[in-house]
Formats: sequence, C-alpha cells, structure tokens
Amino acid sequence: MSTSPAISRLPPLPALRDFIHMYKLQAKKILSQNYLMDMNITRKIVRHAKVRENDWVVEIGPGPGGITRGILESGCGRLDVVEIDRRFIPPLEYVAEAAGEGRLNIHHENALKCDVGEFWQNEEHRPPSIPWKNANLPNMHIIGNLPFNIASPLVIKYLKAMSYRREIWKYGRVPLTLTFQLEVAKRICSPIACSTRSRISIMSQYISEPEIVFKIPGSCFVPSPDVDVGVVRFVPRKTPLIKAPFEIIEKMCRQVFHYRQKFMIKGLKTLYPKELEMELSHELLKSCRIDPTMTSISLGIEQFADLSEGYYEQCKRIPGLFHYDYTRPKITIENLSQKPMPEMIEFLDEKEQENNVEAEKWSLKDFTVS
Ligand SMILES: C[S@@+](CC[C@H](N)C(=O)[O-])C[C@H]1O[C@@H](n2cnc3c(N)ncnc32)[C@H](O)[C@@H]1O
Repeated sequence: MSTSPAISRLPPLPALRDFIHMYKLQAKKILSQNYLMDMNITRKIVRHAKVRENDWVVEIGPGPGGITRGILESGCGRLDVVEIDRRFIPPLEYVAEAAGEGRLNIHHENALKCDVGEFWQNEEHRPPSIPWKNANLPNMHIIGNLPFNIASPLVIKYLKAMSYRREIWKYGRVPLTLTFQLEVAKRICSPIACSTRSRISIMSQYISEPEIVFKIPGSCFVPSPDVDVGVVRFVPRKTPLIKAPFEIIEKMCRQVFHYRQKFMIKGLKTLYPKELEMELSHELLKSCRIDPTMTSISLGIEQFADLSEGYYEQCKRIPGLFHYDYTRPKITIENLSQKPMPEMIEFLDEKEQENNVEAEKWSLKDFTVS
C-alpha cells in the first residue's frame, strides 16, 4: 500500500444525504446503524480527538462516511477504516478516490477480530513510535461512532491490547475517541461511590484516563436511537495503576461488582471454591486492609490494585485457582491446574522508571544519613 506524504484536504463530495440515496444505504437495525448526517457534529468529534495535520487515523465503522469526511478534512496523512457491512464499500471507495492516492484505505473486516496495528506495520512513512513513558502521544488515533452492540466488547478488547502494549499500542500511547450510549459513557468515567460505578469504570480508569468530551442528543442520528450518546476520549496512562495481568483485574472486577448492593465480600468469595472461600477471601482482605462490609462502588482504584495484586499472588501459589468458575463448581481447581495463567509483562521503561524512583530514594537517604 503506498502512502503519499503530500497532504491534500478533501475536495467537494455529494452531500451525505444524497450519498445515502445514491447507494441505497438504509440503516440495518441488526448492525445498530445510526448515522451521523450533521457534518458540524462529525467535525466536532474529530476536533475533540485532537487530530492534527499529517496524523494517521483508524476509524471503526465508517458507514456512509460522515466522520470519515471530517477526518480527511482535518488534513490527516492517512486514514484506515474498518467496516463490516459490504454495502458501504463502494461509497467509501468513491471518497477514497477523491481523497487522493493511498490516503483512505478500506478494510472490509470485523473490528472485533482485527488487529488495526497491522495496517501500518510495514509502512515507512508511519509517524514515529513514542515510548510510553514520554509525555507526548504518537501522532496516531482510533476514532469511531460505534454500533451499540459492539461498543463494550470492543472497548474491552482495546483496553486489553493497551495493557499489553499490543496491536496499535506497540507504537505508543495512542488515544481512542469513541461514542457510547450516554449511560455506558457515564459508567466508563464514573467516580467512586456513584451509582454508575461498575466493572468498566475500573477497567478503563486503571489503564487510561477516560473523559466524556461532549454529548450528542439521540435526535442527531438517523434513525434516532431512544438514548443520547457520549463521546469518550481515552488517553492511555504512562503507567497503569494496577500491577497485575489484565485478565486477573477483569476477573476481580467482574466478581466484586457481581452483587452491587451487598457487602463486597459476597462477590469476592465467588473467586474461590466453597471449601477455600472463607480462608482465602479473609486472607486477601486482611492483607489489603479492606473492610468486608464495604460495597463494590465505594472501593477506590487503589483498593482494586491491592485486591488484584493479592489475588494474583494467590493464583500463582494455588494452581488452577485463576480458572475456577463458581458457576461450574464440579470443575475443581485440581482439574484446572494444568491450564496456563496469564503472566505479567514487565516493560523496560516501567522498570527504568521504578529504578529512577529507587535511585532518588537512595540518594536522598545517603544525603540525610551523612
Ligand atoms: C452507528 S453506525 C455509524 C456509522 C458512521 N460512522 C456514522 O457516524 O454515521 C456503526 C457502523 O459500524 C459498522 N459495524 C457494525 N459492526 C461492526 C464490526 N463488528 N466491525 C466493523 N464495523 C462494524 C456498521 O455497519 C455501521 O456502519
């Protein structure tokens, strides 16, 4: 795939509405298709994503191409779109032709199954990778007005890849700007002790800093959904707030939030087989100094960090524990003991950062001792 470094903005195209008639692009309910036809809103999404001239962008679910046009108008160097519905490919090809050679690349794929980092793997003009510890973000973005039915699984897939610095995150702290039903957006960004606090709040906030950058009334979409929409921008953190593998944190959050109105220990116990639940749950809570009668929504990220890191130690000590599923109690931890455990990857720059903190501590100590 060739990419021209010379940037041209987008020449005039038929209006989006005419495009939809030309290509007979009636929205399909099964694919949660709600189009954004107002270019002021699509441009606003691109502005909030902070796309600058020459940046490289991936768009998920371009549909008839409203946001696609906004991204191309911003002067991005290259845009790759991932669309599952074949009907949109010809109109997107029309836009690609207008955008200039190599600028718009169309991938007819399922976003849940593809690694968008691969699109740029062998591209010599790719913007430079930026180390995670650096304050700057790479000149790359993922943007999408997601179908409601895939928004949550897709964001979990992306947070996981982010935590392992895989897929597009091998290039650095690439930000994500995605739309969600407003209720889901509020859960993602929820502060502690709010009724919106849930598993997705912890999963999103330990690895990134999510923010609702603006809201879009449901009436702005065609056809209009019954709900309003929140645009969320996720900026990956330089260092995650929890030091345990993603799968461990995910399991801890899932079980602890299982009984939202009850004491948190009730959910915690479901991590363990019946015969071990008292011993292991109390051991964990004691080491974390957490009151078992707290509710899940009143636990902070630091407490989830202690719980997840402590549970990870228990899983390393007790083979099979990580794979135990309380809904299938007949499958014992002995049966599961041969299954591999997720492993913590230590990234060099994190180690470096820790060493710097250690070195600082030591030099201070030396100073005060002398
Ligand atoms: C809510 S519509 C948004 C369309 C367009 N971006 C807009 O704002 O008008 C969601 C789009 O995602 C596409 N889509 C649905 N599931 C998908 C998947 N698994 N992978 C890629 N695209 C998907 C739909 O076909 C549709 O074009």
